[in-house]
Amino acid sequence: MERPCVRVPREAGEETRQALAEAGLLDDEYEIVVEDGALYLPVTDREAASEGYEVVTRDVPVHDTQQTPADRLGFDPSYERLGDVAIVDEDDPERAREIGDAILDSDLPVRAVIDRASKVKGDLRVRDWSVVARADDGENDRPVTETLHREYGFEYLLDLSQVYFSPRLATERHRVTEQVAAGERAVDMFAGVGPFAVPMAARGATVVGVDLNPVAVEYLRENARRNGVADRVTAIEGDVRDVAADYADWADRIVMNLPHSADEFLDAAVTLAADSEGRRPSGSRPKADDDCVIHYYDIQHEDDPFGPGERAIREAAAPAGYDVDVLTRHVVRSYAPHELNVCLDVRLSR
Ligand SMILES: C[S@@+](CC[C@H](N)C(=O)[O-])C[C@H]1O[C@@H](n2cnc3c(N)ncnc32)[C@H](O)[C@@H]1O
Repeated sequence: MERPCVRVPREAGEETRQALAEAGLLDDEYEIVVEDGALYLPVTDREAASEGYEVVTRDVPVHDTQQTPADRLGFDPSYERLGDVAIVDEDDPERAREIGDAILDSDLPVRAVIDRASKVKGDLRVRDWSVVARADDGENDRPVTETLHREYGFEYLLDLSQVYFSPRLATERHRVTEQVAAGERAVDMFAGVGPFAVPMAARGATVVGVDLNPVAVEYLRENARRNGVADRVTAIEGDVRDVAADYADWADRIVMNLPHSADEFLDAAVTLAADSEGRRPSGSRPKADDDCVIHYYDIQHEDDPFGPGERAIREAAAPAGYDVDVLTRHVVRSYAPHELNVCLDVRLSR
């Protein structure tokens, strides 16, 4: 079957296989192929894999021993996996159920199949789901939408019906969190269940993660514990605009992953970096310097995806006397026709 595959020299095979598996990108329905000194590793997400690797399309055999959803359906259905939950996006409930049953009947380690029932909505960015197939009869206490997802070697427990989470941002989160150095102080202004906060803390940063959603904050605490970084993550429930003054003049790094409305939170970000009166939380050491790096996510038209964000950041930073250097202008993914999800990495300094 034709599948997107990462092509690497044979010597880099095992290292790449592990990295792709940790990122949740290895497609274990298909076999890895060796040919002419190269290894072809089937992947689940071409776009995410092409961030770090060469991706080609080629024929790869289905694992002999594995029964796949396509075996029963006669076509290859489109779905995503998050832990032991499979996610489909079907308009026709009959077709969704047929695909759901085929996924459960296959050899995939899937416990439930759910279908997107609404767009992501409201401040909490949560969507509705309908359950189209489930392996258990619902007698245990665990919500059918709760799952344990692995990403770059970390594990996240989360309930998709109560919190925002997108596995498609794994490579982007890795790009950002790899920049963190031990000893930094980082604020994740919209932390969700912790996929930025936990890896930043694992690199030795002291992290404050804020979220409006109380359920997400509970999962953030749980995920910090599960990944052994609870001592370096402070999880705070609330509107980050109300929390910012408590951490004024504190942050070396800030993540702003609320792409539709991040501009409304730039004043709070500048307060966290260094407010104009230079206040700091009592007992906290002064920053080594006045610099702060901000990772600012935005969704804009493809004609000028970075301009509006850059202008908004400069406008917010000027009253505090900051110069703004743009370190990276990065397209994360296309969001809708002619709209891009982008990230600006900027350094504020004065
Ligand atoms: C797009 S999600 C990002 C979550 C996380 N960073 C991730 O990558 O999975 C945005 C998060 O911001 C939270 N949020 C929205 N408005 C907020 C506010 N005013 N203060 C703090 N958090 C907020 C939502 O509850 C949601 O969890």
